[in-house]
Amino acid sequence: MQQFQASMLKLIIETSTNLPSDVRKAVMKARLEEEMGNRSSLALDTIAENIVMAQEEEAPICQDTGMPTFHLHVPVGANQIVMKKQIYAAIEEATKMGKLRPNSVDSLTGVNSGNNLGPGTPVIHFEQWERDDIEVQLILKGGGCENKNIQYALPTELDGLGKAGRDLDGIRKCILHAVYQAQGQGCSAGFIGVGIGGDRTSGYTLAKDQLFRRTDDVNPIPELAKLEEYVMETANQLGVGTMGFGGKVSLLGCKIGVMNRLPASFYVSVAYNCWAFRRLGVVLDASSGEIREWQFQESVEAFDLTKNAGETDSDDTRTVVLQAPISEEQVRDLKVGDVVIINGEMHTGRDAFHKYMIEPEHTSPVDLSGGVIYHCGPVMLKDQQGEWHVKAAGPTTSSREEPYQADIIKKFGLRAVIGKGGMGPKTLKGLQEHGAVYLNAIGGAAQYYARCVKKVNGVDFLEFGIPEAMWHLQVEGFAAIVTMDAHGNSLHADIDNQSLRKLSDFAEKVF
Ligand SMILES: O=C(O)C[C@H](O)C(=O)O
Ligand code: SF4
Repeated sequence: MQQFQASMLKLIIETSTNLPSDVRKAVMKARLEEEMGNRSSLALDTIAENIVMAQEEEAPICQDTGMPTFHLHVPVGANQIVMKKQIYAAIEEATKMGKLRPNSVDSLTGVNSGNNLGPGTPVIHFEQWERDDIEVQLILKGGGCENKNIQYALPTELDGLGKAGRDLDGIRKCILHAVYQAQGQGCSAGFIGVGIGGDRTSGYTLAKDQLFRRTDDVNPIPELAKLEEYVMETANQLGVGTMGFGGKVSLLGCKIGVMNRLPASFYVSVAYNCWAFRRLGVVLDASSGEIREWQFQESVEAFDLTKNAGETDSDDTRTVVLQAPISEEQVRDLKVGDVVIINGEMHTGRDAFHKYMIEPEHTSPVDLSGGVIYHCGPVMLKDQQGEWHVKAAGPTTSSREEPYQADIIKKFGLRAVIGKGGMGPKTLKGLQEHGAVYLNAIGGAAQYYARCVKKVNGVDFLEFGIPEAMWHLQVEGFAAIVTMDAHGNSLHADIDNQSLRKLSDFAEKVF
C-alpha cells in the first residue's frame, strides 16, 4: 500500500478543486432553465466561471472546504489503522498546500488546530466488502449548508403547509418545507439527501448517504422515485432561485432513502448541500493503493462562459462603482437591485470578530469609519518571504451575525457589509438608522473573488485562526448586489414572503 497516502492526497485535492460531472450537468441545466439576464442567471454565470477557474488553477472551489467525510469499502483483512493514519497525513498535507482551509476548531476554546485534525475531524467510515479492491468516497460539505440541514418529527405543523402526518404525504410536505427554509443561506440552488425513518442519528446518516448517489440515478423504490420526481418539479416552483435572488431554479437534486423506525418516532431528516457539491470517489488496488478508477468524473461538455455575457438585468439595473471608504451620501443613494463594484480596502470579519468587537472595551485595530466589512473566512498561504496570499475568498452566511451587526455598524461607522444569504430585521433597521447597505456576494465563488484581491495589506487577530482573523484586503472590481438598502427594503424578506405564499399552494394532499 505504498501509494495509499498519495492516492488520498489526490482524492482530496481533486474533490476540493474539481466539481463532479453530474453536478456540473445539473448547474448547466439550471443555466439553461433560468431566465436570461435575471439576477439568478447572472449569479449562475459567476458560479460557472468560478467552477472553471478552480479546475484550471487547481484551487478550492469554495473557501469552506467543509468537513472531510470519507466512506471506505475494504476487503476483509485490510489494515484500517494504517489507512486511517495515512488519511490523516494526506489531510494535513492538503491543508499545508492550501487545498483545504484549516477548518477544525476546538468547540470549547475556539482554537483552530491549523491542520484539519482533531477530535471528530476528519470523519472516516469503514465497511468491509467481498471484493478485493478498495473504494474510497469523499465528500467536502461546507458549514453553511450543513446549518440548513433540518430534521422533522412527524406529526408536525409546518409554515405554509399545515399539518404533516405520519405518511408519504407528510414526508412530501417536510421535504418541500426543507427547501423553503434554506432560502439562499445554504448557497442555493442545492442538492438534498433525505432519510426517512431511523433515529435522530441514523436518520441523518441515511440522509447524508443519499448524497453519494448519482444525481441522475432512479430510485429502486417506485414510491420514492415518484416522490423524488415530484419534489424536483415542485420545489423549483417555490421561486427561491440562485442565492435566494428569486428565479426558476431552487433545487438541483433530490435523493430519498428509507429505513425502519421505532413505533414512537417518525423522523424525516434532510441534508442540504450547496451547489458546490464536492464529492468524488476512487477505486484502489488493494496491494499498491494505486488509483484504478475515478467515480463521478466522466467527461462532460465544457461550460459556455460566453452565454449571457454582457446581458444585464432589466433596464433599471444600475451599476455603481464605489471607492472605499464610502460616504453616507453614496450609501443612502443605493437601492435594492443595484450592482456595486468596490475598489479599495475591505476587512474580513466573521463570527469571532463580531463576538469580540461587541464588547464595549474592545476597539478596532484599524479605522473602520466609512469602511466595508466582508463576512469571509478565506484560505490563506504565506510565502517564503512571509507575505500572505489569498487562495480562496467567497462570502460566508451573514445571518449568524444578526445579533451583533447593527451595533457593530453603529460602533465603527461602517457603510457596507458584504456577505451572503441576507440578514434580519434588526440589521435592516440598523442600515436605515446609521446609513449603511448590505451587499450580497455569490456564495461559493471563492476563486472569482480571490481574483479581485490585489494585495493583502495586513492581518489582525490571527490568534482567532486563519478563517476568523481580520484580513485587510486591497480589492479591485469586487462586484456584489445591494439586497438590503438604507430605505428599509430587503430582497431577502421579499423572496421569503413570496416563496412562503407559493409553498402554501402545495398544502393539498398529493400522495
Ligand atoms: O465558512 C465559510 O466560509 C462559509 C460557510 O460554508 C457558509 O456557507 O456560511
Ligand atoms: S459558502 Fe456556500 S458554497 Fe461554500 S460551503 Fe458554504 S454553503 Fe457551500
